[in-house]
Amino acid sequence: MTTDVRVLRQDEWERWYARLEVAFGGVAEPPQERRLWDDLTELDRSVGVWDGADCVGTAGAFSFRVSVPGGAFVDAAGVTMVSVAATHRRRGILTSMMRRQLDDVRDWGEPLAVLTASEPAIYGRFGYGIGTRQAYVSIDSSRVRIDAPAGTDDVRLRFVDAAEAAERCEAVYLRTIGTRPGMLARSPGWERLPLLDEPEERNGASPLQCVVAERGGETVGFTRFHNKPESEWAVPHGRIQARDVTALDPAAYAALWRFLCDIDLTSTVEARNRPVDDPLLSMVSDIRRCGVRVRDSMHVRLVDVGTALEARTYLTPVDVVFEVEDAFCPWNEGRWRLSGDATGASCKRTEEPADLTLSVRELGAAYLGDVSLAELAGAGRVREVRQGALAEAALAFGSPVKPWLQHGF
Ligand SMILES: CC(=O)SCCNC(=O)CCNC(=O)[C@H](O)C(C)(C)COP(=O)(O)OP(=O)(O)OC[C@H]1O[C@@H](n2cnc3c(N)ncnc32)[C@H](O)[C@@H]1OP(=O)(O)O
Repeated sequence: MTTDVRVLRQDEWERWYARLEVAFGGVAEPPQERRLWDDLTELDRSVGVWDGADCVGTAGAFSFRVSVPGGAFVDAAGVTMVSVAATHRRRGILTSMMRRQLDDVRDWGEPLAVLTASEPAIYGRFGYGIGTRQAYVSIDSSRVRIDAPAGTDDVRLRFVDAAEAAERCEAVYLRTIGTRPGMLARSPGWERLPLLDEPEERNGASPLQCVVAERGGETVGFTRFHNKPESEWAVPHGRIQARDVTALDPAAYAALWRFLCDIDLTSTVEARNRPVDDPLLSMVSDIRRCGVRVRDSMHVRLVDVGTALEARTYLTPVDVVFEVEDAFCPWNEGRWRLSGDATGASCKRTEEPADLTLSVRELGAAYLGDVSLAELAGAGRVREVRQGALAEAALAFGSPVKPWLQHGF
C-alpha cells in the first residue's frame, strides 16, 4: 500500500472531514457544527493521508496557549480530528501522522502538544500522558442542599438570551482562564463553541438556556444549561444538564448552583465536565448523592522538555536531575537538570547522574500539577535513584488548584 501524507488544502476539506465523520460512526454532523469546525480548521497545520484520490487519514492541530502552574501561557498544538479509514486501520497510518505532526510541532517551536482522546489507550505510545482529569456530577437535587457562603443573597440572577449575552459570558470566561493550569487561551472564533445548540443533539431537552449572575450591575458569572422534562405517573423528575457554570467569586458560584438545584419539576442536575477539585463539592450537603465520577481529560506531550519545564514555576524549591526516555521524540532523551522554585526555573542538559528516571509520558502527566510523580512512582512508572528526590520533585510539581480543561476540541 502506498499512501501520501500531505498538508490539507481548502478544496479537500469536505472529503477530509467526511472521512473523519465516517470514522466516528458515519452520522453527519449538524450544519452549524460542521461550519464551525470548517472555520476553525487550520489548514496549514492539518494533514491528510491519501490512497490515490481517497482520503484515508486525517489529523489537525489548533494553535492554543495553555495555562501552566505559575500563570504563564505556553504555546501548544491542540491535536484534533484524528482518524484512519477502517479499511486501512492498524497499518501504521496513525503512527505516520503522529510522526509528521510532532516533527512539525517541534519546527513550529511549540513546546507542548495536547489532545482529548476518543480512547485513552491510543496516545501513550506517542509520549502523551494524562495531564488533566474531569469530574462528572449527577446531583440528586431533591435531597442535596447548596451551603451558600455570605453574600450569595446579594447576587442577582437573570434569564438572558444565550446569543445576546455571549460577549458578557466570554468576558467572564476570559477572566477565569488564568486561575487554573490546563485552561486554553483561544483564538477568535472559539467563542462560538459553547453556543452550539443543534436541535438534533438535544435528545428531548430544551434549547440552550442562559442565566447571568450580577452584582452591582456587573456580570460576575453565568450558567448555560438545558432542561429535560421527565415524569413518571405524573410525578415530575426533570433533569438539568449544565453545560457550563462559571463565576468570578464563591458567592456568585454558589448562587448559580443553588439556582440550578432549585428549578421546579426537576430532581437531577448533571454536569459532564467539572474540575476534579470543584468547590461545588465543598458546598453540597451530601457528596454521596452527587454521583461523582472521574475520567481522563487532556493528554499532554512535552515536545521540548527543556522549554516546557522552564515555562512553569514550582510550588516548592526543586533541584533534580531527570533521566528521560523518549523513543518517539529522541531529541528529548537523556539527562536534564531542573532547578526552580515559585519564581521561575531553569532546565538544561547535564552529564550529572540521574536522581529520577521516567519517560516523557510521566512528565506530561505530572506537568500541569494533576497526578503526582509519587503516585506514578507507586505505579512503577517513575524510579527514584537518589533518596529524597521523589518527594522533592513530587511536591514541587504540585499545584494549589487542580488543572482543568473547560471544553473539548
Ligand atoms: C485527538 C483525537 O482526535 S482522538 C480521535 C481518534 N480517532 C478515533 O478514535 C476514530 C476511530 N479510530 C481510528 O480512526 C483509528 O483506529 C485510530 C486513529 C485510532 C488508529 O489508527 P491506525 O492507523 O489503525 O493506528 P496505527 O496502525 O498507526 O497503530 C499504532 C499502534 O496503536 C495501536 N492502536 C491503534 N488504535 C488503538 C486503539 N483504539 N486502542 C488501543 N491501541 C490502538 C495499534 O495497535 C498499534 O500498536 P502497535 O504499535 O503496538 O502495533
